Amino acid sequence: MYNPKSQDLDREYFPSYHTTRFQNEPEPNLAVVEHFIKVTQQHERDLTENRNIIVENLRYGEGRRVVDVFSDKNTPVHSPLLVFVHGGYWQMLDKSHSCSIVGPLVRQGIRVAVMDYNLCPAVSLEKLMAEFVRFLDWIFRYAELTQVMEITFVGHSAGAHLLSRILNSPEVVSPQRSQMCWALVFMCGVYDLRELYNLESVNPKNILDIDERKAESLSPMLWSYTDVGGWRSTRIYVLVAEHDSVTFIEQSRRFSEVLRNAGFQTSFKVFQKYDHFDIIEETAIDDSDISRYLRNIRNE
Ligand SMILES: N[C@@H](CC(=O)c1ccccc1NC=O)C(=O)O
Repeated sequence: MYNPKSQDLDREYFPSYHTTRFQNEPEPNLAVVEHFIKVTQQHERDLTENRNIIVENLRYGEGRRVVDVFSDKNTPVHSPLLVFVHGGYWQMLDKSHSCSIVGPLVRQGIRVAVMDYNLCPAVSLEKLMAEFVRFLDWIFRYAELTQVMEITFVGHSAGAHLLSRILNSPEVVSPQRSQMCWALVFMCGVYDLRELYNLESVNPKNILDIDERKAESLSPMLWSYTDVGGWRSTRIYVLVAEHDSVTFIEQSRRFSEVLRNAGFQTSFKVFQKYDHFDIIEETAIDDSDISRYLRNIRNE
């Protein structure tokens, strides 16, 4: 139990119930998600309508497996690359909700990749994770071909869960490749699926296709991390929002402890004032707390 005081796991695992915004709306939880979708899609439109922005539309596999890479004419050839993995409980959202983070970073000379992935139930969560490993192989190859010298990965919510696979994929992430990783940023993620997999709210009709055994094997909190050596120079940031549920905050805290105990250079931070959604929305604003934090990661 991540929140022993809670009687209502569905609530603990539904981030929208924990916002403190939209309290005048009849259903603040619906309003916050609706707002998130609207704002993030507007960020995508702002970006694609901006004539200074250059977009490469790339494909790493069949179906929804596409990547957009953003830069502008001032982006240095050997610029760092930041890769963003969106959330949505592995069953919703796409790259059109993933562009908030792009503008401020491109203005800093960073190339930014936002990726789509096949969603459940078109694929099982197990298959989705396997496809994510193929994506990692693809993006490292892209970096090698384009002579990117360093990569930072950022995952939000279910995207942070997917991203954790990078720490446990020696078949594609060689020590050389892990040394290219400047930082890994895990935002508001879930790392232990044992409580959520049989919640109808999170996993309706078992669209994730998981049972108890898979819930364990797909939980990064429970993995043993043996190939830590190549990650010595990578900084790992586990972030969560103040207005996430106690369960989400505790999952992040405990995941950061698991990683630190395994030998990774890990820090943990609860971002004050933010909820699960505006922590992403505000990545679009150059001088927001979250944008400044992400910028500092680069400059440290
Ligand atoms: N239906 C969920 C939505 C949700 O979980 C979510 C929405 C946007 C981005 C991330 C999310 N959660 C985890 O991946 C909720 O109302 O909290």
